[in-house]
Amino acid sequence: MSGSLFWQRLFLHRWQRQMKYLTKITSKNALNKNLQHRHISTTLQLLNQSKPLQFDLSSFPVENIRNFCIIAHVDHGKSTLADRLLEITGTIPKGNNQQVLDKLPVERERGITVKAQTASLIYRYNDQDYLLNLIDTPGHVDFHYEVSRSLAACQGVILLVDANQGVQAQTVANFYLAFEAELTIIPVLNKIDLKNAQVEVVSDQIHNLFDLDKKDILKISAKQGTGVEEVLKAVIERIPCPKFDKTKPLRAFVFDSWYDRFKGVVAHFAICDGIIKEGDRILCNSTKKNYEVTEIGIMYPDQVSTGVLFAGQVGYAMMNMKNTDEAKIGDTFYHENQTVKPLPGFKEAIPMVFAGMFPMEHSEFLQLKSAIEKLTLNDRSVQVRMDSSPVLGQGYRLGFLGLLHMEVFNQRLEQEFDASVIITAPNIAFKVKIKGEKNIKQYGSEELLVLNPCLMPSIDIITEYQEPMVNGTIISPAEYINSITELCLNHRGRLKDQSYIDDTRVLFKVLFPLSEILVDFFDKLKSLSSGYASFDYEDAGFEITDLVKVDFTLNGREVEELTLICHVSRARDMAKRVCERLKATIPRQQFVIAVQGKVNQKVIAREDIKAYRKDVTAKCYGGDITRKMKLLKSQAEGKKKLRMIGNIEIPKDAFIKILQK
Ligand SMILES: Nc1nc2c(ncn2[C@@H]2O[C@H](COP(=O)(O)OP(=O)(O)OP(=O)(O)O)[C@@H](O)[C@H]2O)c(=O)[nH]1
Repeated sequence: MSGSLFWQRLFLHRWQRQMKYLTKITSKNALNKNLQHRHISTTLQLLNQSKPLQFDLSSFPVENIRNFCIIAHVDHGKSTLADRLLEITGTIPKGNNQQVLDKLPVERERGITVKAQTASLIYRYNDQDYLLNLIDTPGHVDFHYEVSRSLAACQGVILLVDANQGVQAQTVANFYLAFEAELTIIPVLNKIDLKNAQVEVVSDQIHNLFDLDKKDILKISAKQGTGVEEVLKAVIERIPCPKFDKTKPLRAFVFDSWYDRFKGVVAHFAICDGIIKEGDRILCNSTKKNYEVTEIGIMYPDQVSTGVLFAGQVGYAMMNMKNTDEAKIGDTFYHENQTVKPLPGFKEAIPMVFAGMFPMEHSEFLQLKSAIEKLTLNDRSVQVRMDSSPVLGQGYRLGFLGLLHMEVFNQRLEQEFDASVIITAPNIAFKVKIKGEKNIKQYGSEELLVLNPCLMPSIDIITEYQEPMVNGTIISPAEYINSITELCLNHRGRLKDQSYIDDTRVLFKVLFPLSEILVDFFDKLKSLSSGYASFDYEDAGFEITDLVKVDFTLNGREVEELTLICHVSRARDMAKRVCERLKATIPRQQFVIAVQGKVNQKVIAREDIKAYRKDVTAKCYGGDITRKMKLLKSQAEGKKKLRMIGNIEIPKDAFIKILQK
């Protein structure tokens, strides 16, 4: 396709977008119906006349391609900057306040990015056209796997820092991810429009902490668009082009994939070498299955078919894959009849929190299975194992990177796949060492990873307990040093390092047991520092410790879903809390129920649920048989929702409430 035809079509595409956008806006304006009608008909005319959009990607040699991510702490403005970049390059119309790349309903509702999203931009600079592939990444620690995955498809990053808040814990974590991946880092100070912006102070922090030159720091307001054009120029000037070769055999790296309910599996490819076209037959390295490429294109920012992708480019492909196991993130695809060295895949994510996930009704298990398979295709950081429970039936035990990750996964299951589930109380994994040849043979190894507390071996054969540890980073104003130190000690933290990153802010490095920071540590930290402290953590392996298993019984019968493992110093408090919750959620019955928390059969917490005698016929005045039948019927309905633990009836939803966090 000639250069002028390419620009003609690109212009037409942008005009279509502008008109679609205007249609959306005007359709909201009920007062201006004439105008609305005129816009819609013009747009429709235009759409009817238009030929399908075509980009000629061969007009972008590898030297004119840049692949980069935006990384930052939560809320420092990544998605807002991405919007401005899309606007400046004409990919979307100006005046958008939508955070276009936050596409999932859960992202819109919560106002956070949970999934890295790609968009291709075309930008003219120094009389040349550049293809810029941008990845907007999440900021929250629970989604850091998305960041590390995205970095694999890039040669550089924009490290965005809020000029008001300064460097925060996730800024540090994200910097090191990019630094270790040897990517070019462009430091950018955002929100300089705010009246409390401290441009000089934060520039010093960036220089002191990351050894980045102050003169290389760009100053922008993503919200107002100030300085954003400079960011595009810096991307072109500072980030190297990908070092790939289109004359070599194809190597297409899957760095993301998702399930589209109409089109099946869609893979996101970074083309490392060679050329891939529609109609090509390609082979998956891990399964050795082959496929015909039915559609291929770029995200502009939605799918736009291009028919071909060249080395160094990033885009999507469809291959009539129906099975969610077939486009695994980290896999390599290549042309049939060719042998290439597959690209190194991703490191497996290390789950921090485990929880059981069960269907609301036993009959809905297959539906849940299909939903979990489809969603984990898009979120490879979730670890999936089968599980079953006497109370909740067949289900799964899933491993997540944190509690927010668990909540978001649950919400995505509901919103994107119509699956409502019961989640059990989250727990973390422990390790134990056992003794005795027979026992080791039975369990398969001397060291065991315990993901489900009720599967913990008997203490008689355990010789050592280990708990997971994390390296925590806290950044806070210096005035909170004492209270933060106290908080860390109360959470069994061990201070490893403490240093000033400028005159007023301190960085703490603290080693914590994971169990201590999971639930309310961050809330406490925020509240004692009036919201100014930030916290990030990463896996630090296991450490020998002293653990106990706490069992719960109702009139002597064990409720195994409630079994928990905790540090010996926490056992009494935890047992008390669960007993109180049981008391609050189980309705009174015709006999007293003793709720007990036990360690090694020794009771450490107890609550009693008093007896309550219900006279069913008391309400049936004068022996009115129809009323009595109605009441019995409603009781029978109620009974369906009951679970029996021994002779104790527990309403299913009450049980769920106890299990939930
Ligand atoms: N005043 C001002 N506000 C900004 C600027 N950039 C972003 N914001 C605001 O900061 C908030 C967070 O912006 P986002 O773009 O959602 O931040 P994010 O880094 O993508 O957030 P996560 O993806 O959840 O980590 C929003 O309310 C934005 O409107 C800016 O330059 N100036």
